[in-house]
Amino acid sequence: MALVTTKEMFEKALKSDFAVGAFNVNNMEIIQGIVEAAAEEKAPLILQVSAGARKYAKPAYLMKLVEAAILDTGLDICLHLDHGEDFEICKKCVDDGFTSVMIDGSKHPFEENIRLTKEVVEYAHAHGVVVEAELGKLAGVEDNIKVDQKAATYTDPEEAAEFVERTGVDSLAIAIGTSHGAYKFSGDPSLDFERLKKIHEMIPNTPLVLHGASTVLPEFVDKCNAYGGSIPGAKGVPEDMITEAAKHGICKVNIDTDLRLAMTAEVRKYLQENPSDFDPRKYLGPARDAIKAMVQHKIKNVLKASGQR
Ligand SMILES: O=C(CO)COP(=O)(O)O
Ligand SMILES: O=C[C@H](O)COP(=O)(O)O
Ligand SMILES: [Zn+2]
Ligand SMILES: [Zn+2]
Repeated sequence: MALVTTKEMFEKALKSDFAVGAFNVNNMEIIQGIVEAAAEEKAPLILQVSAGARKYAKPAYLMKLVEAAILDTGLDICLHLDHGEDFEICKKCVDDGFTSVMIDGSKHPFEENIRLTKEVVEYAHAHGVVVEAELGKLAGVEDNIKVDQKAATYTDPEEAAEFVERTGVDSLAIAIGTSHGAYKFSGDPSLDFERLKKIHEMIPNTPLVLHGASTVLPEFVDKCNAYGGSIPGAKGVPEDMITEAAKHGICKVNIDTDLRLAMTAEVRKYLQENPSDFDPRKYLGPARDAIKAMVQHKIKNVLKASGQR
């Protein structure tokens, strides 16, 4: 039981049809819910921390909470920085003991993305830490993307090959139609599987990463709305598309929104049904259980990662 890199889990995932879940963490209950699910499912696990999470919970707390999770469950866990925007934050996380960092240079021109990624790879590798980079831009719901626009925002397979070759990055996040948050599609959901297959063909030994992979299950949106929420028209990536993507080189699947919805729905329900309670454990306990159930469902039914530890 230790903090581990993604090396072994990705090698295994690349060879078979499952993907490793990478779940965003912000506090103790979220961490506990996730690790308990992964432990019961005997699944490989990545806990990821965004810059926002780092600011909210503070680096020292997050580090100690993850260490406690390892101690309590006996799991091997990869601790990953999600969407690091510059060299400095990546360096800080490497120095703090993270085992994986993402440098997200996707907003920069190709050459600048390469330069930035190389700089992080050099530092991280010298410290035994693996690096994820991003090429292509995740589109939002309002982009009713036409084919030529797709070419501009989605990951170009040839560029992906050149990018990996020149940066020496360990894994690559790609854009094939997913986006962050609860509003991913205005019409019917669709992902560019042809593009994914082409990318996987060009760089078969590079584990690919799917950001914005929450499904936004109607059950949880409805539950939020039924208990005072207002999240109309939310829509995510159908679960069978995630399972399919895992068969074509996607080794890491990022999930945050689905955890937020599960937790919020449970807290809303509890507080509305129990208006006189004011002990935070009363609603954070069920919220933690809701996170656990959601993660267990993802690992088992969507990522097919049960027993792959
Ligand atoms: O990609 C993510 C984190 O990097 C999370 O995506 P979702 O918003 O779909 O959960
Ligand atoms: O990709 C982003 C993750 O969902 C984290 O979101 P955040 O920046 O609000 O913590
Ligand atoms: Zn990005
Ligand atoms: Zn992301």
